[in-house]
Amino acid sequence: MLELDSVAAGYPGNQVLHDVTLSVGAGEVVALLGPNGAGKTTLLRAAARALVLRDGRLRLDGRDVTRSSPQAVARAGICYVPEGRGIFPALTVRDNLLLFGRGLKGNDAVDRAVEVFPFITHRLANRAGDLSGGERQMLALARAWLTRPKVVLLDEVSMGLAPLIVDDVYAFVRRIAAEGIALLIVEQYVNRIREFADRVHLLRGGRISFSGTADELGSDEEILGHYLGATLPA
Ligand SMILES: Nc1ncnc2c1ncn2[C@@H]1O[C@H](COP(=O)(O)OP(=O)(O)OP(=O)(O)O)[C@@H](O)[C@H]1O
Repeated sequence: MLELDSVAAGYPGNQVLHDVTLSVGAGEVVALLGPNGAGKTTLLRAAARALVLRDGRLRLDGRDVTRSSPQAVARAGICYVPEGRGIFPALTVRDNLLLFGRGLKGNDAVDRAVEVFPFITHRLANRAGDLSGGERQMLALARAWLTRPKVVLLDEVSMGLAPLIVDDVYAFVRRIAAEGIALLIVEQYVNRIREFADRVHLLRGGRISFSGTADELGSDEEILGHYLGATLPA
């Protein structure tokens, strides 16, 4: 489904990603883990083509989209939900849904969102910026799903949310994965990764330093060792 092949990307004067190769299949949840500044957000932005790739290839369903515009990549089915959630705070919840659900008829966008997150029905007239952090995350997920994506890129999906809300968020992640959507998720909570991710990549200094299943990640001490770039003594 989504493939990054030897990708190099970054910002003017700061190449962040080096030779990053990974793939996410239909219905698969792949987690990205790594210390602050490792390049996790940059990797998601490269996968959404929000950054120009300096080297390497980006493919969706085998089609090369390395040089496609971010809009074309979004239309092709790659949906990026940034850490700030990517919604319009000054617009009402209803208008956010209608905006992202363009192409859906009448109230279909609202109905689909309410079906997955029932609380939305009571918040339609509220400004999105007035929602709680958890509600904003759910609105962002609902609007991502409205676009009928093939791939969803989620940054820091559970950051700052209460554990019960994170449960709801991950129940939704599981649901859309079961529908065949490919998910690439930046997540700091290793326990959530163990619970939900089919595969994990650990980024350090813009390079992948570990790839494997959540079980293969090992103990928390071993993960810390990956973070520090050293094997800790037993
Ligand atoms: N817009 C930007 N312009 C220039 N450099 C940037 C920009 N955004 C990020 N960087 C730099 O790129 C590097 C990787 O940042 P990135 O946000 O991808 O890391 P991260 O792993 O997501 O970190 P965090 O866990 O703190 O969000 C850092 O050195 C950061 O300072």
